[in-house]
Amino acid sequence: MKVALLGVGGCGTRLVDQFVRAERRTGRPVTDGNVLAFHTESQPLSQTTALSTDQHVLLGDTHPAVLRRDSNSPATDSPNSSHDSQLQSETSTTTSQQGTSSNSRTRGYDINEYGVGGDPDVGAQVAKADRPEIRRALDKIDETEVAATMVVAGLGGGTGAGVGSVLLDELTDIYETAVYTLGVLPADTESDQRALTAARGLRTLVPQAESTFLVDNNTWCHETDAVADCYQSINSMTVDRLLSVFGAGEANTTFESELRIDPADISRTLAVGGVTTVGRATIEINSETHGLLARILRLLGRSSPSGSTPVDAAKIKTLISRAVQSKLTLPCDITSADRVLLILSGPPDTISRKGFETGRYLLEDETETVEVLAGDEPIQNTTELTATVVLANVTSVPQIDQLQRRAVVTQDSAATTPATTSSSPEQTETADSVRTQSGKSQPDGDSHSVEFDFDEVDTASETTESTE
Ligand SMILES: Nc1nc2c(ncn2[C@@H]2O[C@H](COP(=O)(O)OP(=O)(O)OP(=O)(O)O)[C@@H](O)[C@H]2O)c(=O)[nH]1
Repeated sequence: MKVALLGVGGCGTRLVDQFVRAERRTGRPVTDGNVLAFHTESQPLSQTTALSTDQHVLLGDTHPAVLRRDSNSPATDSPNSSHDSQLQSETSTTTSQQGTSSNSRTRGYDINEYGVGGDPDVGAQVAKADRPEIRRALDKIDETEVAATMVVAGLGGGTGAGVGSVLLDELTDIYETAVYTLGVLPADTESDQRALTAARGLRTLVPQAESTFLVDNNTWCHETDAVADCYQSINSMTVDRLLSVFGAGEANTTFESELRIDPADISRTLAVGGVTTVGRATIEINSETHGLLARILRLLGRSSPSGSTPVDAAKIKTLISRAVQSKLTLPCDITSADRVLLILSGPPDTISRKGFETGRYLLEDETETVEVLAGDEPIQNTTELTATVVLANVTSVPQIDQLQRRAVVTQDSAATTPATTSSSPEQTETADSVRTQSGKSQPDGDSHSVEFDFDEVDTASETTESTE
């Protein structure tokens, strides 16, 4: 399925850059060059390796609240060095005021001292002021070539959540095709401000996007590791899974498969809206069966045209079970999913119809979902068989509950602190529960069903309306 990718902020920029490298490496042209990276800081853009300068969109150039790095400033935005800067600023008791006239830098958001300083309200203001620049950049995306667009951002980021919400707004206004988001949730070790920003980001993005893929930094980073030290491995995992979903069916292959994944099945799965999470598992196919024996069978004229022999149905069933029980991009109760998509990628003809059907029944059973769509992706020259499982509109997600609780506490304490002046009346309410869950929604065609109630947390765009 062809998808345009729009990275926002440091996290989004790194992820789309890595995605483009991976699609080139694996020969699955998903974006066809329809990629942009938006940031309020130039350095992370200049550190991309797969994007051209034409694909960089620097926002807030003249905005008084955006702090620019001067030429003597140290480089801080590679994954590891940004961690150093982040730690410095997060543990610092003094607030950097270098050359900025904005009050935002006194509001406790100084996570990264450059760009919008971690403040999503400033991020949203900057994006709104730069709408013409954003529209000009979006003209470079050929909407007729892609079936969907995806906004990719770290939801705890001032640029990611703030600019991301305005960009999403713009896209849903002008595009007729589906607009998805991929959001990264902050780890528990990150600041409360990151958690609050991410909770507000969720509230804005989830109802607006056709589907929101989430990746949880906390789940994918060992407690002992600094989160920035995990970026590289989390990004690789994320890109591999995204590519397994959207890249399936995009590689050039001469092999036909009657089970081949249909892009319409991907759209249909995601059309239920809400939060999406992805699991994956891989097995090495016995090289004897798929090497020597396959060659003998071929010589005897007893194998398929591709030379592969089908993998045992029981083995495929085990693989699929491992995928759905694997560490998901965002852990959840898998029985809360509304629709499920299974993609089996491997050597052509290795997946028998029987294996497929067995796997599909298993998923129906384990996820208690009747809507399981499935397809395969024939890949030549591989000895691996991979099962990717997409769980759409999951509603029972402990990490979101926890993030919401943390956000409400942070918001409440900010509202009762005299130095914080920007709280709205709702921000002073204390909530025992910040999310309601009404069980599974009824899939009703293509409407966006959203089970999470983020009403206790303000969105960046709401707060910004009053400051405009
Ligand atoms: N998995 C992953 N998470 C990242 C990466 N970079 C940043 N994050 C997380 O994303 C969130 C936002 O960080 P950034 O993307 O650097 O922030 P930003 O959107 O550029 O905006 P500022 O907060 O103003 O710096 C934080 O929770 C980070 O931990 C990355 O490369 N991979």
